Amino acid sequence: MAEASAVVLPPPPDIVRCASVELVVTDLAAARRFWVDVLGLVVTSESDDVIHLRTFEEFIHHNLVLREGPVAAAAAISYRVREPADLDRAEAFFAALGCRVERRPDGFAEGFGDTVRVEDPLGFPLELFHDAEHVERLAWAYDRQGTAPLVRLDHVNQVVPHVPSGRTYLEALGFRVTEDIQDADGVTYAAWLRRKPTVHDVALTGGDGPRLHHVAFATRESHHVTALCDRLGALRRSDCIERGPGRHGVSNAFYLYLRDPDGHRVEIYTQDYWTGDPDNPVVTWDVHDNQRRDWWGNPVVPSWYTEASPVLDLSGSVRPLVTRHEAGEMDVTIGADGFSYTRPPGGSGDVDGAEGFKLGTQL
Ligand SMILES: O=C1C=CC(S(=O)(=O)O)=CC1(O)O
Ligand SMILES: [Fe+2]
Repeated sequence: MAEASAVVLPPPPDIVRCASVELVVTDLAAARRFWVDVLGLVVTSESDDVIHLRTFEEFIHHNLVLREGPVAAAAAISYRVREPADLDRAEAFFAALGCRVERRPDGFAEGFGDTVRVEDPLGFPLELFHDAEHVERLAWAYDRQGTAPLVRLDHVNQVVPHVPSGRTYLEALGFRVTEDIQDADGVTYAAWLRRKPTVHDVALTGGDGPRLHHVAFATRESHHVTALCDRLGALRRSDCIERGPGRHGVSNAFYLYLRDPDGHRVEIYTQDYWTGDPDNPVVTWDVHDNQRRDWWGNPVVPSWYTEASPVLDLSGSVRPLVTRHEAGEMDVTIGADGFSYTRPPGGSGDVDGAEGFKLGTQL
């Protein structure tokens, strides 16, 4: 497979947004109880082995496919493109990169039309589509919206061994970086890239990959996130809370991370910011800034750095992992952020110039 920076590429498809994810789950009934009964996603259609779900502001057929299978994994990450001709562009673009490309005029999933599926340069099962069945948009159906209405799919987060080469490929595909995490030696630990005018459609987290770190659904307000935590407590399902609730440094969003019965991670996310101006400034965080991942300085639990879902190739086999050779974020911040600074060294901290470290016993 060619490096995106090493070949002259044809014009990329015009990607509008990240629109759907297909997850393989080992117990469809248990997954339904989590994604529908607890989180409140709307069932567009369901059968014995597959459920198509959507969010309340969505008008195309689905934002999430749960398909029962033997191994929990991510089977597709789907982006909507602007026009049908973008599928021809997608075929040519990924063929020029030497990727495995398949196209189905009737789609790979119910409710989507002509679709191109690719084993992309990062090893992820990428799906590009335009035509999609329109279904009822339930944005005003407040009588059906529960504790924390999930209103749209916001982004995916992908674990990759080398973030800079992932950034180069995605920039060739038309994405733009909005934020990243680096160290003084220029190692990049994570990056956030967008097509839609918010912080990201896709984030790259450095680690052994390809793996899907999470899919994120947006809710409207931060109080919906805390209300979901209260609901999980009442349901005695607080064990599915992995990280948060909290306020991110990167993205400035309010967040909560949950794990579904198969361990697939989902983020409930709200209130990031506009990035649609052509001169939107990139925000770069120091990996030792303890407020980068949680603005209040709360530590990141180790499993958030180490665990993620495997991904499938176009034949349905689990992709083998490529090892990350650069430093790992959890390593360089000594455990789960317990010893990074809150005030930059020699910075303008308002407390006797001290760098500021967490007190007490940290994770
Ligand atoms: O969506 C996100 C926004 C910010 C962060 S971070 O933990 O603040 O870096 C993680 C995240 O990628 O899930
Ligand atoms: Fe996220």
